[in-house]
Amino acid sequence: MKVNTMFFSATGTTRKVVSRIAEKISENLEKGMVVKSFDFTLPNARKEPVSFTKEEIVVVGVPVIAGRVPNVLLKYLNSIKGNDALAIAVVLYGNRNYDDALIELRDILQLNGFKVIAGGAFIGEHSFSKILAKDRPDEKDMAIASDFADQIYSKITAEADFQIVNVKGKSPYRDYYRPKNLQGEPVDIRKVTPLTNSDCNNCKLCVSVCPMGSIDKEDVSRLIGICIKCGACIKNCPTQAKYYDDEDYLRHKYELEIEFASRREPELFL
Ligand SMILES: Cc1cc2nc3c(=O)[nH]c(=O)nc-3n(C[C@H](O)[C@H](O)[C@H](O)COP(=O)(O)O)c2cc1C
Repeated sequence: MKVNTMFFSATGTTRKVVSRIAEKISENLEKGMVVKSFDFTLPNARKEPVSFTKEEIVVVGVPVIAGRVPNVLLKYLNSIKGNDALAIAVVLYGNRNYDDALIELRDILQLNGFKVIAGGAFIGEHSFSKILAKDRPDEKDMAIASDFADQIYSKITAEADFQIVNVKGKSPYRDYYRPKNLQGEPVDIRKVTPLTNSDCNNCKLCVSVCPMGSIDKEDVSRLIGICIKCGACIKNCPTQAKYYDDEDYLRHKYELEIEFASRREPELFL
């Protein structure tokens, strides 16, 4: 069997976990076998149609956005053809909660012709923060990812007929999680966009890492598309020139950092 990864990963945490799982499964199957990667973080990659065969295993990962699969990815995810390939559904979340993201990803994959045999929810440094789940996935998380891969390998070699894996989450899925203001009323931060300070040296790295292709190449302080607040431009900027000043966004970030500070651990489903 051939092993593949498919992932969207604006700040690299999803890529890290998905790659480890796939590499370890592949190593167990056959030493030296190369894992094929489909990184669909950038807009151009989401223009390519992708399909698999029943001789393939695909480790598919997305970050959790508002407790769900990022809605900007739904169209693309629904265009992938499983053709009975085995799939492992993986979500990365920033230590708040993954709510219904894992069950939603599992269902999307199953509906598109994959046999979803395992699922995992892992923790990654929160896109909004440099302190919430800082530097995760860490060594302990990566060791859990390796063990998870070993268990998946055992399942693949022991079973011939696969049932869809049970994972945590509610169906029908709950609504997208919404931050609240000081008065406890839900706020909409979807329209919030990053600003650029005078430390910007116009290197244009932000243009090349924006998963929505939304930063204007001619004027990097201008947005020409939507911002999903994925953190790619903020965390990759070599001069820390990108930032948010929206009051509701900053309050939400602060609240997350305080309220969800205690460490959560990965959850695995097989
Ligand atoms: C708009 C947005 C909403 C998010 N919502 C959640 C959430 O509901 N729960 C959570 O724990 N983390 C949430 N996160 C954090 C990411 O899921 C987390 O940081 C993930 O590790 C990022 O993956 P990446 O490094 O592959 O981009 C959110 C991030 C963004 C950008």
